[in-house]
Amino acid sequence: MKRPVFIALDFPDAKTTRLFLNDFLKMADKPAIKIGMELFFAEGPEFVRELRSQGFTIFLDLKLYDIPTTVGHAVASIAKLNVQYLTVHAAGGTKMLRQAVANKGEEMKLLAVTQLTSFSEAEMRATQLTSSTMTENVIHLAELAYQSGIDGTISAPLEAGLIQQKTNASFLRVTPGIRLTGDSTDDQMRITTPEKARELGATGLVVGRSITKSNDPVAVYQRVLLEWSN
Ligand SMILES: O=C(O)c1cc(=O)[nH]c(=O)n1[C@@H]1O[C@H](COP(=O)(O)O)[C@@H](O)[C@H]1O
Repeated sequence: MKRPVFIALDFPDAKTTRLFLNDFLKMADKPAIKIGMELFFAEGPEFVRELRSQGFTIFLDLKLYDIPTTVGHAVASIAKLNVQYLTVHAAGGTKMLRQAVANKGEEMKLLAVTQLTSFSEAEMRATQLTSSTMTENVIHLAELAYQSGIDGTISAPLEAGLIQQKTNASFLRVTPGIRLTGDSTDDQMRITTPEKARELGATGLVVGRSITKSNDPVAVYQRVLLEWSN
């Protein structure tokens, strides 16, 4: 999958998720899906295996952040699920990131979360006791991840172009914080449209509520794909 659009399946249980995916299952080109903490903690690895066996490309978004040994062992366990993408926090530092890379196996790509798209610059500064700008901070974490052998970053689209300049063209730049024009921003602070994300240099999108909360998720997904690929 070259420039994936991941649908964030932020649902409480397998039943709701299966119902939502019904129409997508019929598609010849099945969407890539993101399983986050809410669904994974409710249903566990077995449900991941079920969705994997249905042919979905899977991004397991567990945002690992712990001491290097613990993260390394967790990544080794997750690699057995044969998912294609997994998140870790870049802030875990070089040793943790390298340990994750060492244990990920051949197939799985690791994406490092830089600064959450729900953070404004002011909140980031207050929380992390830093005087750096959001851009400086994101670029620093992206470079750390790149130098540690990570496959790509999660950042807001606004930072994707600069990340490309500081890394290389094949370093993945996956961006949540995506909204179609007119959508509610919810808890996101750094958002853009799929089209703008493409112009800014994103290589992949994560889209949740714009699709999952709409009355016609397949139609909205297709609209996202169109804006993204035009
Ligand atoms: O790692 C992520 O996917 C992630 C990182 C980040 O900085 N911001 C962010 O929103 N996400 C995830 O992307 C999805 C965004 O969902 P929506 O805001 O509904 O489109 C959620 O599943 C978040 O967990």
